[in-house]
Amino acid sequence: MSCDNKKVEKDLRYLKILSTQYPTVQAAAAEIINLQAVMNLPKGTEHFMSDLHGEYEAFLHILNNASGVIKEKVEVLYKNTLPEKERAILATLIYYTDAKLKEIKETVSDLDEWYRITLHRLLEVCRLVASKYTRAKVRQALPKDFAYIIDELLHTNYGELNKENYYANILSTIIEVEQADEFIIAVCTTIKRLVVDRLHIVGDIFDRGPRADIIMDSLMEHHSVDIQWGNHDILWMGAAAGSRTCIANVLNNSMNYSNLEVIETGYGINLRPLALFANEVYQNVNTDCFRPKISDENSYNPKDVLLVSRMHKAIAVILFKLEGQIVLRNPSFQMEDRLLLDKIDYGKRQIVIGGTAYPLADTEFPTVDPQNPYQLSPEESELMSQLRFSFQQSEKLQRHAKFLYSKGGLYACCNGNLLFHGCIPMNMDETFMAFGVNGESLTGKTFLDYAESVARQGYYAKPGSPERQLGKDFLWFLWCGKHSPLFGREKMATFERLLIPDPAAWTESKNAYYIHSKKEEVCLKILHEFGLYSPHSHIVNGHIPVKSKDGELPVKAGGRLIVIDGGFCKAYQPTTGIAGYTLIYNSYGIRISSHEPFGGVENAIRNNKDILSTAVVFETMEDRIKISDTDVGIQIRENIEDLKLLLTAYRTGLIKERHNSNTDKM
Ligand SMILES: O=P(O)(O)OC[C@H]1O[C@](O)(COP(=O)(O)O)[C@@H](O)[C@@H]1O
Ligand SMILES: [Mn+2]
Repeated sequence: MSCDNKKVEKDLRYLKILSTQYPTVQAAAAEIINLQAVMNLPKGTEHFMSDLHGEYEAFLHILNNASGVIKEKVEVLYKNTLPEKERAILATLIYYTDAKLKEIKETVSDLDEWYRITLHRLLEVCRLVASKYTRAKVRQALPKDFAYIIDELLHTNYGELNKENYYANILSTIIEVEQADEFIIAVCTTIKRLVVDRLHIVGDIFDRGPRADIIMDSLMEHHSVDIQWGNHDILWMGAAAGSRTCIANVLNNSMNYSNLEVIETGYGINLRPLALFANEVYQNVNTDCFRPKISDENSYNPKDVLLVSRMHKAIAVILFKLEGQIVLRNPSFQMEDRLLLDKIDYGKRQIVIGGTAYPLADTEFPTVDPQNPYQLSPEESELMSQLRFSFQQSEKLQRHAKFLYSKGGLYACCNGNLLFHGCIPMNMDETFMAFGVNGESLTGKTFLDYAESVARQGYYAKPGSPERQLGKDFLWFLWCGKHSPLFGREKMATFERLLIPDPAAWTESKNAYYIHSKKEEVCLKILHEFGLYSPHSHIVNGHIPVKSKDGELPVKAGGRLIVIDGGFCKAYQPTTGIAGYTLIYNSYGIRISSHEPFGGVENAIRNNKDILSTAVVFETMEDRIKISDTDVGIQIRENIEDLKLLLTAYRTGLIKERHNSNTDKM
């Protein structure tokens, strides 16, 4: 059989399946018309955020206000007809509907009138944000209880006068039957749902800030999200997979910020075994180097600080041992320079790293056997077994890890842009850095694809198998490994920061990517590596805070590189000077917003405070971008081609139409 015939046969099988969905010429033709119409609609809005670092309140706020897009819609409609304050109240009502409703109801004198006016306004905003979607898509987005009525109010087109009466009637009935609050909530939810078509999280949801688990819960409810794993996310995925080294690292990070809440309340992981162990083994041991970083000394009881310091030291020592074990069993990671515990000179209280001797602030490690420094003591081993059990038993953590795997990856190509958290590892000569894998040398996209498959293996390979062990070790490598694409630095100086007072030892040299990616031609080379050639293609990164305080800009390389880690993380705000960048890519172009530090939900609600400081329009398209110009457009075009083939099959009789009365099975 010729190649062509085979193809026709293959197509025919597929077309027969397609014919079950479109059983008649009319059905197939109608779908072609629909799809063709969709192609001409404006591109949906994409919203990019990164480096959230557990700051759930600021995250939820920016998610609610869609980085200013909701306010923008309110402005479009009411800039000339409503005072500033009323516009801000309306916007806040959309962001925090429940709380704002409660507040307004306590103050307004004629509630029915307020309901009438507000419902009318909210429906106008909703109509505006719905206008770039098909009616079918809007219907899908509507909350179940009020779907029919909102659909009716958004789309009915009677003569002006009739419409006014019709409207007024529906609205007054809603108020009369005491459903106004529920209806307002439903419309506001719809606005927030429609205003952003796709959310991209460019990594680092976890660590430092208070409650990454709350962010994860909200992402799991989002209608359309993808995640590019950050080094902190992969660390938690490794912990969920049962890697003791990743677990020790997660706990070390949490103790460092005295952030026990996310572990205990968030994920229900019992820290009592660690506390008991620390209190026993480190009771008469100096733990000054392990004092947690706490922003408000007064809110902590000194006893708690002492306990957390002990727990921090206990887990950090375990971490250094376990990291040593990974380095020793994985020569391919080329991280022997991170074997530090065997380099401690206890007599001189110093350590030699890279040929330099550094005094140590602490050499009191009761569980370290200098002859066998990487071995856990039996008690440490028992403790790690208990902790691993808790991490693996945490239903919520496992749910979140699975979600990160299903919605995430090391990188994403979306509508011409390349999104990844850290870097594409490069050499000083601008070539892609090679990683040795089973005798082969992998670079660029090929390495990232390989790395992603091993990261999946760490969670999904059979427990106890060598594949699973390698996968778990590799998750740790991605977190902090030499030039890992997520980490992009030569080393992670956790040991040095904790134990060596000389800051010269803390330097974590960045991969050459961070020098070269400032050049447009290098960004183009990277984009081409991922098959992206559009003049409007960009790289979107997180990971390295943009020090806007020092005049650094988030847009680099002639506009080809956008770095949106502006510092949601409170601990880093003094360095960045702002509280984060976010990106909006809609049918008009790309816009970067910089945000002020978030002053809390209460302030946002009571004072109608947005934290949007500036919106920098960075790239405006000559023509409005349509769906036909996007990835979805490519898919739709393929669907249209398939449907046209189906039409031909019907017309030539290769496939028979099936009308209702025709019950023939395929
Ligand atoms: O400031 P902290 O929380 O002590 O963390 C410092 C560590 O975090 C890192 O910057 C990694 O975290 P990021 O991915 O957020 O940059 C390490 O390079 C560094 O050693
Ligand atoms: Mn990072």
